[in-house]
Amino acid sequence: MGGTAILTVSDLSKRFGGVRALDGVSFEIREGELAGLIGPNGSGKTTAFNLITGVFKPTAGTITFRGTRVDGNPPDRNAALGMSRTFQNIRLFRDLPVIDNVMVGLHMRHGTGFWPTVLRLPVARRSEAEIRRRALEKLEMLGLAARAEQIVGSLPYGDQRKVEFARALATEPSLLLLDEPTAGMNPQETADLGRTIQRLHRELKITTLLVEHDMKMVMGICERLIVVNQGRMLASGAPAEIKADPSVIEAYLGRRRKDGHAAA
Ligand SMILES: Nc1ncnc2c1ncn2[C@@H]1O[C@H](COP(=O)(O)OP(=O)(O)OP(=O)(O)O)[C@@H](O)[C@H]1O
Repeated sequence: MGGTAILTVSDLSKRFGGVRALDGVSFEIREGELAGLIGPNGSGKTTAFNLITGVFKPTAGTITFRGTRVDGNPPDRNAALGMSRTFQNIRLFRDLPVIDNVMVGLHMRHGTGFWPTVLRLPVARRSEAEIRRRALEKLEMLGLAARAEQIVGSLPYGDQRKVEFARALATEPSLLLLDEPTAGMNPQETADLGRTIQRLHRELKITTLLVEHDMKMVMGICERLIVVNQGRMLASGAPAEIKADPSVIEAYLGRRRKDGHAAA
C-alpha cells in the first residue's frame, strides 16, 4: 500500500527508571490507513500512544506528524494539530448527558474563549449551536442520537465506549488513536464496535491507529499491523503476513508459556 506518511516514529525510546518500555521503535502510519498496534502484555503499546499524543516525553527518538516534529509537545498542542484519542479506561463525565460529553471535545478544540462564552455574546451562541450540531451528527453516525440527552453513566458499557469514540471523532482529527477500544466488552459488543470502527473509517476517511488485544477483531478490520514485543519492533505487514510470521507466533506463545498457560 502506498500513501504518504502522516506519522513517522523514528528510533523511539522511553525508559521509566530501569524499565525500557520502548527501545528504538520505528514505524510509519500512512495517510488514510486503518492500522493496528499489537503485542503481548507490557510490550510498550500504551507507552507508544502516550509518547505520540504528548502525555510522555521520549527518552530518545523523534515523532513527526504531518511534517512537523511533535515529540515533547504537550497533549493539547498535539490535539490542536489534529490528533485525537480514546483511553483504555473510559474517561467520561458520568453525571453529564451524552451530548455534553461529546461537546466537551469540540469546545476544547474550537472554543470561542472565556469572555464571549460567559457574556453569552452572539459569537459564542453561534459557535455553541454549531458545536451541538456537529456533536449530534457524530452521535447519529454511531446510532446514539436518540440517547443524546441521557446521563452517560446510565448507558450500557458498549454505548459508553461509543460516546468516547464520538467525542474523539467530533474534533474531526487527522489521526485517530484508539487505545483498546473493546476493553471490558463482551464478544458481541466487540464485534459490533469492530464493524463500527471499520465503517466510520471508510465513511470519514480518518487515518486510524488502534491498540487492541482482541486478535479476531484486529485481524478482521485492520489493513496493516505493527507488532511490538518487549519494547522493540517485531514486525509490520498485512494481517495474513503477521498471522504467519514465526517471530510473532513465538512472541505470543513464549509469553503464554511464561505465564504458565499451555502453548498450543
Ligand atoms: N508510568 C510508568 N512507570 C513505570 N513503568 C511503566 C509506566 N508505564 C509503563 N511502564 C512499563 O513499561 C512497560 C510497557 O508498558 P505498556 O503499558 O506501554 O505496555 P502495553 O503493551 O500497553 O501493555 P498492555 O497490553 O498490558 O496494556 C511495562 O513493563 C510497564 O510496566
